[in-house]
Amino acid sequence: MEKNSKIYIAGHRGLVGSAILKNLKAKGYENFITKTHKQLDLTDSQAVATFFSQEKPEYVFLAAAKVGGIVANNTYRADFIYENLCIQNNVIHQSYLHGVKKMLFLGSTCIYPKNCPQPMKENYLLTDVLEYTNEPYAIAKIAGIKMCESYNLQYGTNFISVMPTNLYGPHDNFDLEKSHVLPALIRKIHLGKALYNKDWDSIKKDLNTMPIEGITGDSSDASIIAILEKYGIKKTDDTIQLEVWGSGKPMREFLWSEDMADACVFLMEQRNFKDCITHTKEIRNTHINIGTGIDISIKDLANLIKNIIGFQGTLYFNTSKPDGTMKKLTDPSKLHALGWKHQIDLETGIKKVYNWYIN
Ligand SMILES: NC(=O)C1=CN([C@@H]2O[C@H](COP(=O)(O)OP(=O)(O)OC[C@H]3O[C@@H](n4cnc5c(N)ncnc54)[C@H](OP(=O)(O)O)[C@@H]3O)[C@@H](O)[C@H]2O)C=CC1
Ligand SMILES: C[C@H]1O[C@H](OP(=O)(O)OP(=O)(O)OC[C@H]2O[C@@H](n3cnc4c(=O)[nH]c(N)nc43)[C@H](O)[C@@H]2O)[C@@H](O)[C@@H](O)C1=O
Repeated sequence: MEKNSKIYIAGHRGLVGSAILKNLKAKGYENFITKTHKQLDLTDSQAVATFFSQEKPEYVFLAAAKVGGIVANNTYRADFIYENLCIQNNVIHQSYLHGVKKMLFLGSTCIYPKNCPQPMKENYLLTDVLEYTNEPYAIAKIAGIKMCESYNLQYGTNFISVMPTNLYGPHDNFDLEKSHVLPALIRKIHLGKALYNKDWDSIKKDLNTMPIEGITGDSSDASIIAILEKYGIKKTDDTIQLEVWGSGKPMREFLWSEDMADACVFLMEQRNFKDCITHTKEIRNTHINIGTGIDISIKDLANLIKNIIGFQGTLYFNTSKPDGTMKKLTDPSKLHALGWKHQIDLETGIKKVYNWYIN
């Protein structure tokens, strides 16, 4: 990529897309195309075709997708497979038709089998059955990998697919029902601490920024307490009890979103990196893992966030909520061999994102 190359970042307001835009700007790139979901619905094939023929981007980062945590994936199964297939079909196909020089597609580590050997290497793709809770989303992501691979093989395109582990950082989704575990626990524990300390200003500020089911900071104290209880933040006579979904035993690996963005830009800048496009029937180099290679149990994650935020109430585990995959740790050695490694450790990242959240 040249500093004045025309770069389209699909999903530039999201967790990853916003970090990619920030990273590119910091590295001196200056010619961007961005469209919000409202301005360009990427599920609309005609609108995407018109957009590509008018704008003619040279490089594309595909960071737009229907994204959510375990319960959202499990509940809105049709939306997750339909919208993700549409978005990626449209963007990948138009990138081919309009001669995009290089395109990066974001998948996810949920493409690997539910009981995958650990740590997960790239070539474990399609070796066993998937985890049920996010199977539709994972199948859409696998289709995206296979589209990039197939267009590279048939048409000689330069499309690369990256498989990030669980991500977190600024501009994440902090919805208590639909988000991923790390932002959900940050918000729950922040609200739990404020309730414990009777810090109504913090609770009201939070609810005015992100109302829950129509409850804002201006609602009555009783309705605020009732809505928080519904989302697992329970006030008892002497403490606050916070719900953590599942058994607490699943292991997860977390990567700071700005590290993730740096890895994406690093891969787009590799002129001689052919690993994703030199696959054959025998060598299945279709994609590359992006992770830290370090994981933590959900119980330990919850306690780490509790200690960082300084919450003095108690945590309890609700086993009626799904655990999902018990372990999904990436093997990032392929990326390390290219010369990239993450910078931000989990504790530092949680402190940074909590600081971003409260401000
Ligand atoms: N978050 C995570 O832990 C992980 C994410 N990933 C993958 O990384 C990528 C980015 O995820 P993340 O940043 O977390 O997601 P976010 O939900 O934070 O952002 C998604 C972005 O996609 C845009 N978008 C969604 N639907 C459409 C549509 N129909 N048309 C146009 N734009 C749309 C949104 O636009 P707008 O802002 O305008 O609404 C938003 O900017 C995704 O491919 C995801 O699958 C992979 C592994 C883990
Ligand atoms: C990135 C990846 O993310 C999704 O997979 P996931 O890792 O299972 O998602 P998650 O972050 O929502 O949960 C991780 C673990 O944490 C537990 N957990 C505890 N308490 C809360 C909680 O309050 N909220 C959430 N969401 N989970 C909680 C939860 O029960 C689970 O055991 C995919 O669907 C798909 O989107 C994908 O690719």
